[in-house]
Amino acid sequence: MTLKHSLSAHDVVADAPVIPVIVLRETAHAVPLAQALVAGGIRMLEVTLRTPVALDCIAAIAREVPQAVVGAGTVRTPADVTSAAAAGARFAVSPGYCGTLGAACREAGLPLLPGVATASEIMQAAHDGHEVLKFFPAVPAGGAALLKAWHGPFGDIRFCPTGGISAENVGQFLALPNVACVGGSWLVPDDAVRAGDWRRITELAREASALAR
Ligand SMILES: O=C(O)C(=O)C[C@H](O)[C@H](O)COP(=O)(O)O
Repeated sequence: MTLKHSLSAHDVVADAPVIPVIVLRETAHAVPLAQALVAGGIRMLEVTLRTPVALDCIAAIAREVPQAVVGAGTVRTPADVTSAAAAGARFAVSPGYCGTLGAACREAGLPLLPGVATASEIMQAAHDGHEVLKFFPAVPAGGAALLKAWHGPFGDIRFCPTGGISAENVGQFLALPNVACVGGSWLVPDDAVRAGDWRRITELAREASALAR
């Protein structure tokens, strides 16, 4: 798929079956990790704003890995949106949703995957124009059974379930008609990142990008 200059939330979830949820503790890891994921066929990358170096990592990937599309995860406030956009993030993912966050993303021109876990949160996000939502934390909150139940009343909404998804259970999520893709940290194991084992990460990305949906 050729990516347009301006992305939509639909583009973010359509690119690959899995969006890797990335936690980086060293800026030097950002570029080789992004290159390893791209080599395995995964280029939509969510770097969580959970560590002090996260913004520097986003900036490094945006600058040095043009084949990747880097987004910011754990976006919780309008200030997070502003700093993520300034660092070069092309999309945002939040664990939950409020209208202020949606407005800040619109203003910054960043597509948002807002986190939801209840019917009321889906209705709030949909009311504000969001049709592609992150379902978080997917497994603890009800997993595939909850997604099936939502498909009736919210048949027009597409989800990116995230939280507790692994190579073992990913298939049951990708098989659902209202799942566009999933998010997960399993293809970026902490020990592999610390050891600089980029080959292992490319292999995990290759397996993830080959999953059927
Ligand atoms: O930081 C965020 O914004 C989050 O929402 C949390 C992440 O999406 C999950 O921690 C990923 O879940 P695992 O794949 O089970 O590790």
